[in-house]
Amino acid sequence: MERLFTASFNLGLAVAVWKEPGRDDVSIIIDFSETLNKVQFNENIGSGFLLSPFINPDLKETILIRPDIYFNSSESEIQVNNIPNSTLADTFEYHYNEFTSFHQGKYSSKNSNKKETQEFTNLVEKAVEEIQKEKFKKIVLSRSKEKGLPSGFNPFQFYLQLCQKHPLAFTSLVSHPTLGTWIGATPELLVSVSKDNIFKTIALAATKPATGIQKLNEVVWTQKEIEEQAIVSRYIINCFKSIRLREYEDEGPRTVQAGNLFHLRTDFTVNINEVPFPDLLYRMIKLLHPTSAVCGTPKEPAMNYITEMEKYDRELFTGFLGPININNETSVYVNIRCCKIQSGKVSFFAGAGITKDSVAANELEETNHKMYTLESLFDNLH
Ligand SMILES: C=C(O[C@@H]1C=C(C(=O)O)C=C[C@H]1O)C(=O)O
Repeated sequence: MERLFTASFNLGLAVAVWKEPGRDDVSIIIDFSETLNKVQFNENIGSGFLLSPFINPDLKETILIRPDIYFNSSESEIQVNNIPNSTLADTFEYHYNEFTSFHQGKYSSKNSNKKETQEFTNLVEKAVEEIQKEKFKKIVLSRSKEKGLPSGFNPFQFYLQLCQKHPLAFTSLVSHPTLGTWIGATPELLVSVSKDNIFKTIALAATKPATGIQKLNEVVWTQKEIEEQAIVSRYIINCFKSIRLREYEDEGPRTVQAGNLFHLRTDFTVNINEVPFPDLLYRMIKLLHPTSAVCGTPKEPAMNYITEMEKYDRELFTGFLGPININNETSVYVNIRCCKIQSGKVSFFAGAGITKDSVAANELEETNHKMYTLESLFDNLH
């Protein structure tokens, strides 16, 4: 699989590698088309690996990596669904056989960027004032920080380490000619539909560092954290209500662990066989994205505030990604706990839900903890 990934990466093809939570098998999809594959987001989308940036009005910016090549590590055969033109086929084969190593760079483990963290703190303070003036109920603000890449950094080997470290996350390594290379281990499901037509989504919010040995049922949450997560649950219920779907089941909130952090999570399920919405998956992605776990409530003003006030473009961070209609299953995740690799540098991203009771220094610390999910693995490469 490393050879398949590396050949695609070196040729600048769109490629996605992923592993589902709790499973051992890893899948890869390679798309031979040399253009951006923006898709009409509806039930005729076909199969592949979905990619969406955070800012995606009417989902018109959604990209599908098509399975010209599909391989799952539990099978022996590579599925070739579409043979590229002969020049591309030859160069692909050459790169596949002549495995080359990765770019060189310098890793700096120091990251005392005072200006960037100060800007984030100021931003949170301003947002709290806006919330107290009742402009929003909740807004998720984020930051990004860069470091140099370690020399000889190999994304695929790094990805395998990430899978080992986070067996219960959805891990992915995606490289796209225009969107760059992204690696992540997210705990946040956006939507899934299983083979037997069970739809699922979750409300994930509130964060605590998982230090010391603490049993999940002994974690104590404050009123602020309970309310912050309840806002996300209510947002999901309102999405169901807006299409008059009442036949959902919910379970939670309960404490879950994601790497070095605890969160509160409520699970929602719908048996699609029992409701008049065969296209529930598509409807719900349109309604849910971006959820108030990564954007805010009410959605439009929160979105506008984020695009105006955050000092950088989130790109794929807090967008969504995952396999759609592969082996009759779909699982699309929110792209958090991720990093972007580009020209000798790595960028880390993290956000925190701000409510009227937020304290800026605590929210900054929370984003540091979240970045640590990926950053700690880079620090350990030395
Ligand atoms: C935005 C992130 O995480 C989201 C925000 C959370 C929070 O505000 O407590 C918790 C989980 C995620 O829904 C992130 O990891 O960057």
